[in-house]
Amino acid sequence: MTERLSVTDLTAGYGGPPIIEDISLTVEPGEIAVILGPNGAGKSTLLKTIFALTQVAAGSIRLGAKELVGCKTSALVPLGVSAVPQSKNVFATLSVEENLDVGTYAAPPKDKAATREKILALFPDLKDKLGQPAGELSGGQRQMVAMGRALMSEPKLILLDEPTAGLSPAYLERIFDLLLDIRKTGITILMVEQNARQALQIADHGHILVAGRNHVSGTGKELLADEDVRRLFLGGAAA
Ligand SMILES: Nc1ncnc2c1ncn2[C@@H]1O[C@H](COP(=O)(O)OP(=O)(O)OP(=O)(O)O)[C@@H](O)[C@H]1O
Repeated sequence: MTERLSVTDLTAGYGGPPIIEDISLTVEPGEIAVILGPNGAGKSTLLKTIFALTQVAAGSIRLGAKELVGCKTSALVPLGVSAVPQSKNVFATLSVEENLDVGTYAAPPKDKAATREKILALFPDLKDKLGQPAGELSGGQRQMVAMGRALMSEPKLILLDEPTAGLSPAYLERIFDLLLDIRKTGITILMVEQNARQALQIADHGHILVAGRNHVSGTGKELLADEDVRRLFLGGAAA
């Protein structure tokens, strides 16, 4: 059972001046929402704030009826929130299987073997690599391990920071397809992505941040069709 994510008037930072200010957005259950914007706009800070890794000065973050502001990260995982950071997101010396196991520590699934089977069905590339150190895999495969680990706690909401960063075009397509497969399982996805045009093609909604504030929001289709959005954020005319 997934629940709506509601961020309301959220202001947060790292102890100095706020990095994000008065951010509001909602992500409906089972949707893919993408956060876009220029470098330094505060996109990663917003994800980190939802995952309780910054200092909140004002506002609220709700998953369903539950207020998340004030919860520690370790308490968020059992509440159904999981996250994949942008870099260093696998334990390089641990095997793929051990990496997946790490995802169960904060919120053990009811049936770990069954959950792992479901995840390996999503990421069949990992099936014959379970015993291999994650550090020996390709960038795309490592991203799959990181996503698989985040899914092992059976989250309602998964936060992904640039899941296609540094990947080849072929892997980029694979990761976007995988996000659609994950969405089909009912999990809500909120992600930051640099490949803005492709992300909007699979996203239900997009939110563009500029200088830490909401700039424009809309459905993926609306943002792709908006001339100003295309010119300023998508590198010009439609492909
Ligand atoms: N741990 C930190 N401590 C202090 N300031 C930080 C920290 N992390 C990020 N910042 C600052 O917050 C601002 C926003 O950074 P953030 O990484 O959220 O932007 P972004 O939109 O994700 O950028 P990019 O697209 O380049 O990844 C930047 O000015 C950055 O220097």
